[in-house]
Amino acid sequence: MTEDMAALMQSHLELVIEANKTTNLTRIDSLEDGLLLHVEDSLVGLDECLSAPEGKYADLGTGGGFPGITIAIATGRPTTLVDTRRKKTAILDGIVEELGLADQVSTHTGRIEEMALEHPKAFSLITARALAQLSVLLEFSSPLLKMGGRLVCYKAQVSDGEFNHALEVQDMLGMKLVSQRSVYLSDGETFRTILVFEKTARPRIKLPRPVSYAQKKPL
Ligand SMILES: C[S@@+](CC[C@H](N)C(=O)[O-])C[C@H]1O[C@@H](n2cnc3c(N)ncnc32)[C@H](O)[C@@H]1O
Repeated sequence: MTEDMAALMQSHLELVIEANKTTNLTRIDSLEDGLLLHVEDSLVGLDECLSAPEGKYADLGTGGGFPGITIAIATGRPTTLVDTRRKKTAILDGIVEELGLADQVSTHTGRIEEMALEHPKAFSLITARALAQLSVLLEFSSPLLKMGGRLVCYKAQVSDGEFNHALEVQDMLGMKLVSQRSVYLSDGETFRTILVFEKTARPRIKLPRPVSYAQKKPL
């Protein structure tokens, strides 16, 4: 990663902290905490993101643009930041413009479930951090991913129940676990797990299911 990229990532964080004074984007309000818990944390999955096939990238439930903007800067991929809250995507549009990334990064306002109707099989790489349990992330991502595309999940804790349920539903969704890795951030305390799933087959059920089914009527 170049110094310019690192500077751009820090500028993104500073703009989020500034915007956070008026709109709730993140509970983190200091540069020091943000460098660790947003920027460094977003970069934990960079190797996995670089391993995905070339093509478009989407960050689902992007909030303040983490890991989406960080990974966009580090990979140079055409990027879509997805969030259902227009207040958040409007702020991100301004931040992207100010960072000079408007040719590469855009936002999509709306529910992830509905996005798959407009952009089926459009993406080679998807990330999600602090969005939902693994089986829901698989259900959200499968109709959006090209064959061979990858879902990179950023997780703090994965219970055995959550992990095993994802393995139970992955075949039905045409997805397959390809890697799993845990690390501590540089504070030596914050534990992160990166799980990668690949789209390997057509899903055996019709996707996307109606809005809210993934969370309210889980598979
Ligand atoms: C807890 S925040 C995480 C934000 C960011 N990924 C991070 O880790 O800092 C979850 C975000 O997902 C968005 N979200 C939740 N469900 C969604 C859905 N079905 N479609 C689109 N966005 C959704 C929320 O509006 C919120 O901004």
